[in-house]
Amino acid sequence: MLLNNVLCRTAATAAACTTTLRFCVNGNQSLLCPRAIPFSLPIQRQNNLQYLAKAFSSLNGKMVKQGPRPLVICGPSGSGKSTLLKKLFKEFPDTFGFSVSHTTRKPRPGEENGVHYHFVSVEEMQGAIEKGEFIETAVFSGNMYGTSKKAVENVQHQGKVCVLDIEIEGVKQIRNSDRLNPLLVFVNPPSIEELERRLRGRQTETEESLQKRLNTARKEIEYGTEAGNFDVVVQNNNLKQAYDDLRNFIVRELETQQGEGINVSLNRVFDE
Ligand SMILES: Nc1nc2c(ncn2[C@@H]2O[C@H](COP(=O)(O)OP(=O)(O)O)[C@@H](O)[C@H]2O)c(=O)[nH]1
Ligand SMILES: Nc1ncnc2c1ncn2[C@@H]1O[C@H](COP(=O)(O)OP(=O)(O)O)[C@@H](O)[C@H]1O
Repeated sequence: MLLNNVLCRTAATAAACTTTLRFCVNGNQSLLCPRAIPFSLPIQRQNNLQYLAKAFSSLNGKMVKQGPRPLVICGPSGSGKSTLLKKLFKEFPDTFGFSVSHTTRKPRPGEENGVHYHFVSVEEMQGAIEKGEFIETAVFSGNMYGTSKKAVENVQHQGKVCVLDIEIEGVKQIRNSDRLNPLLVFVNPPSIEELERRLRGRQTETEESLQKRLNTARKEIEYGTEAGNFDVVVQNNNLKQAYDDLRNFIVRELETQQGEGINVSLNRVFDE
């Protein structure tokens, strides 16, 4: 509706159109213009009627569904998902956005509400599930987890690759729906023994939760390494090698998407 208004106004003056565009960029960006921020600078600089009309018609055709494919990263607790993602976000600060899940587990020291998770009560989580707010949910090690539609939309509206760090049951739900069409990465630990060493070394788990995680890990590794279940299996024996493998896979995929006309930043910050 608003887009049509904007296009109609291209018949009016460039100044009037620029005003409308600014309103869209600043005031209604999440609804209408997922790529409004990258467009805003050249458009405002040029203040050019023709350019504005072109920018809007291409936005019109491409909105939301043409964003980069989300990235799902899955693997047993302690396999190295957070460690690898931290490196990825650091090297590509403009590319990725994290889908902040809901969970009923308690925060660990250093974890922030709304950043690492939305920490909620069981009642709140059940209420949100009943209202249909989630794309997928699962129970893991006695706690509930879920990806809300809003968490994914928040990232997609910025034109970034939405990264979901989720366990196997959630992955199955997403694979069975046509909703996200994500790239699927499985992070595989060298062995259960090494996984246990790493989890103990992290010092975040009680003995009980550690045992639950190790029990689940066996089934996860079986599913994760079965041919066809994931697009790539990143073997995390050596962190540097695992990161290189992950980065190379993702860069290759995103370059392919760029070749298909998807607008996604691959700006890199090199470690000194
Ligand atoms: N299905 C699903 N799994 C999630 C979600 N958020 C986190 N998880 C998974 O839940 C598991 C436990 O996560 P967490 O308690 O943070 O422990 P950690 O992975 O050992 O750091 C991990 O396998 C996460 O990938 C979610 O929204 N949905
Ligand atoms: N290749 C590796 N070699 C040794 N330790 C690792 C490696 N990858 C990750 N770790 C360590 O293992 C622990 C678990 O990693 P983490 O990223 O928290 O796993 P996840 O997010 O999958 O639960 C952390 O203490 C991390 O520093």
